[in-house]
Amino acid sequence: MTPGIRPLVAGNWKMNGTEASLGEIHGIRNGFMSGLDAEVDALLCLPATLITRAASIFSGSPVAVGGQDCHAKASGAHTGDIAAEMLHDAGARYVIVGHSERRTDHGEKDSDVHGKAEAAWRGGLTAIICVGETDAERRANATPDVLTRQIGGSLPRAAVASTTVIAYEPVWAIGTGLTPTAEDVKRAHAHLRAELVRLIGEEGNKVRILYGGSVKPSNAVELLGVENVDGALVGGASLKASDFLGIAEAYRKL
Ligand SMILES: O=C[C@H](O)COP(=O)(O)O
Repeated sequence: MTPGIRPLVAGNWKMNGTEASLGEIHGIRNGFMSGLDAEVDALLCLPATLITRAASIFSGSPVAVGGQDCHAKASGAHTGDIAAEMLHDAGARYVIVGHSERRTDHGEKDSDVHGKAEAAWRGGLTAIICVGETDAERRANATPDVLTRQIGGSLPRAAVASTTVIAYEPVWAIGTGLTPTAEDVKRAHAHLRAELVRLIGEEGNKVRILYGGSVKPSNAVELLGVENVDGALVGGASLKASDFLGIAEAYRKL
């Protein structure tokens, strides 16, 4: 946690969810309507097919909706892509950019992520910029260098805290059940905080830095209580309302 920064618990459904999953979205809405919103901001980043329906379910609730990627351009001949403006039109207010699965599956580079973050702002969205080292990089003790390179290349210098979130996601911790130690998370987030301040000045002290990678209700208190951890980006455990709410409930104990 960071004094003065309101935490954000964000879910990322990745390529999961159909009409049959709308019950979980209702469950998340009801959970946050029953007082959890006093502790934490909430967000669900959904496949594009569910954004409009989820925005309607979350209407009047404290839960925001986000997309999982956007194109750098506002429109054009880009089959299969989606613009930030289109996500906003569908009801999204956030978008994830540079998730490691996009970097791996689609060869996205830091310069691409930089363009997508600017596109997010142009479209009226908050950009969640993802960074994180692979297992090989961790074993080579290269984590600080990787984070410096990724944030330096991905973060536009015009970033402001109201529309920028950083997510630290060690690639080896995503979907594996493995997590770094609290001490490792503390070191990585302190490094990212220092880089943010170096890159954008005092504003960097106000930007939320989320931790992502195998966050569950059982480890949420330990991970979310770490200095400079301002929330979570949750994959698998966000698919079930009870698990996602269980993670957010950690803030009642911190
Ligand atoms: O965006 C979310 C992350 O990739 C974490 O996924 P996970 O919670 O399934 O490990």
